[in-house]
Amino acid sequence: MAVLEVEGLRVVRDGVLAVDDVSFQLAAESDTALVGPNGAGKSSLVGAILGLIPRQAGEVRILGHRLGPAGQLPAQVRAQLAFLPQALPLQGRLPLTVAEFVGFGWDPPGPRLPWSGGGARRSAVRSALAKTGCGPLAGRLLSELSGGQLKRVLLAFCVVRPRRLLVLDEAQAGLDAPSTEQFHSLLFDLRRSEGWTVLQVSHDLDMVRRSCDQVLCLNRQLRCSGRPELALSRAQLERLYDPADVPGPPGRRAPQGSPRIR
Ligand SMILES: Nc1ncnc2c1ncn2[C@@H]1O[C@H](COP(=O)(O)OP(=O)(O)OP(=O)(O)O)[C@@H](O)[C@H]1O
Repeated sequence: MAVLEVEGLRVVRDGVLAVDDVSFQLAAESDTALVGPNGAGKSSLVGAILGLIPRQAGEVRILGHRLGPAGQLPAQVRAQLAFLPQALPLQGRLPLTVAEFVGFGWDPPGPRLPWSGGGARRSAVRSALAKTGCGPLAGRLLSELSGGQLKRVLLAFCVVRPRRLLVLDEAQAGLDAPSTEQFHSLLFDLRRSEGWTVLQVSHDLDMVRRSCDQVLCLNRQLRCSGRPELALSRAQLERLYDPADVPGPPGRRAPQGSPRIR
């Protein structure tokens, strides 16, 4: 069974058709990159898949369960998802230590007795911090972390209990080259050891070529998909990032910020 199935997805934001009739599936334990120019609808697609943004048409099934119109999923399915956004806006606003924050990742969705699972929770947090090299950060406040440390802590949050689907929206944004490399190598290792299925929005085509199994090329519609060596061929990229190729109603802004095509 596919971990994620998307069929005929359509998302309109502020009157702009952001995602148009997109269909694809993610096989278990695959690593898929979602690429495309700025404004191509990548974050809108990911937001709709997670039920964070309403969809106007289409079906999303996660682990065989249909996502409700307002993003509803059974709690046991939600418990198996994790999302790493570009930034964590709460970082400087919550006086939480790293260990306390990672503990929230262990808590199952729904009400829970405050004293239940204490020992198991503590040991899961310790193990998650160790797996991600965050042990020395356990007592630090989130607000004291550098961008690279915070990204590792977010991976600890994901790995603190078993999950099936991990969605990342430019999770490496703002990191320098060595930190980006470290983040991706940790993600790659954890994906293998934890059996995660990964969907990651990225502008880093070199990383996508090196580590992903499948690529979805989006410019409002799915323009092509397949293994990186085919989907990221020079000809496909020139079509995907062609500034003249701006689908949609008049007034839709032209995508910009194309990566260097090699
Ligand atoms: N919060 C919002 N409200 C209304 N429209 C939005 C919002 N966010 C994005 N849009 C519009 O939706 C369309 C798709 O944007 P989206 O952010 O999904 O693209 P993207 O491919 O993720 O871009 P980027 O690579 O720049 O992050 C764009 O036309 C954008 O202006």
